[in-house]
Amino acid sequence: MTRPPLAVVAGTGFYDLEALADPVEQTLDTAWGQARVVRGTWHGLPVAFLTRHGAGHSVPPHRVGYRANIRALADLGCRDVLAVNVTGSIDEALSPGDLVCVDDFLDLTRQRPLTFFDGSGPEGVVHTDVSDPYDPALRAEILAAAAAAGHPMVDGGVYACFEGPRFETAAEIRLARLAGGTVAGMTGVPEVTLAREAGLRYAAVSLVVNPATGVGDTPITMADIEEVLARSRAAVLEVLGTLVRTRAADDEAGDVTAPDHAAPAEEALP
Ligand SMILES: CSC[C@H]1O[C@H](OP(=O)(O)O)[C@H](O)[C@@H]1O
Ligand code: HPA
Repeated sequence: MTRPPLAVVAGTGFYDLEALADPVEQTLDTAWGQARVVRGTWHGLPVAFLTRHGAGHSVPPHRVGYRANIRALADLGCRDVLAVNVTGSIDEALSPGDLVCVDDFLDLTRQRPLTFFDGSGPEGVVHTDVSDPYDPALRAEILAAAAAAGHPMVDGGVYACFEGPRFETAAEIRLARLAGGTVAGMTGVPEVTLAREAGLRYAAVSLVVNPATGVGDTPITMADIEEVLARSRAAVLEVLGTLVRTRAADDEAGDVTAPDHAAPAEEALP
C-alpha cells in the first residue's frame, strides 16, 4: 500500500525532525512564494516536514508564508497535516508542558493573507465551512497515539491566534478567555483554514510553554519557554512517532479499514 506523504508542520523549537530517515531538502515554488520542505521516511512511511518559521527561525509569525507552505504540501500530494504549535495557557488549569489537541480557534489576527480564494481565480468567491476546522478523525488518531505513548493530552480546546510578534496584553488574554480561549498562539491561523481550503485534513497539537500574560505572576521570557521546550519537545515527537508507527503497523497488517484511510476532504484545490 502506498500512502501519500504525511505532512508535519511545526514551529518554535522544532527545526528538524531527527527521526526522518533519508532526509532530502526541497524548495518548492508556488504562486504564493517558496516553501522549504524536508522529505524522508518515518517508520517506513513517507513524511514531509516543514518548519514554519524557516531555517534558523528567521520568519516571525505575522510574516510566515502560510499560503506557500500549505500549497507546497498539497502540491507534494500530502493529504494529512499534523501541526504543532507552542502556546501560552489561557485556561488556568493548564501548566507549561501540557498538551492540548485543540478543536476550534479564535482568529484575532489583523493583517495576514487569509485565503487562497481572493476572488481573482477561476473558482470566484468561495466560502469555506469551518464547523470542524480540525479534522475529527485525525484528532482521534492523535489522541489515541498520545494515550498509547503515555503522554496525557487534553481532548479539545480553543486556540486563540493573535497577530504577534509581541506577546498579548493581560486585557487581550482576558478577552480571549471570555470568548472561550484555552491557549494563545500566533501561527495556528490561517494555517488551519488554508489547509481546509486546499482539501487537506489538518489537526494540531498545542504544547503549552508558558502561562499567557496575566495568567502567571511573572513576565514571559524566552529563557523560560526554552526550558519548557527542552523538557517537553520529546513528548510531542513521541506522540507523532506513535501515530506514524501505528499507521505503519496497520499497513503491515493490511488494515485498509483504519480511519486514516478515509477519503480526503472534498474541496477542490486552488
Ligand atoms: C516562542 S514564543 C512565540 C512563538 O512561539 C509560537 O510558535 P509556533 O506557533 O510556531 O509554535 C508562537 O506562535 C510564536 O511564533
Ligand atoms: O503566550 C503566548 N502567546 C502567544 N503565542 C505564544 N507562543 C508561546 N507562548 C505564547
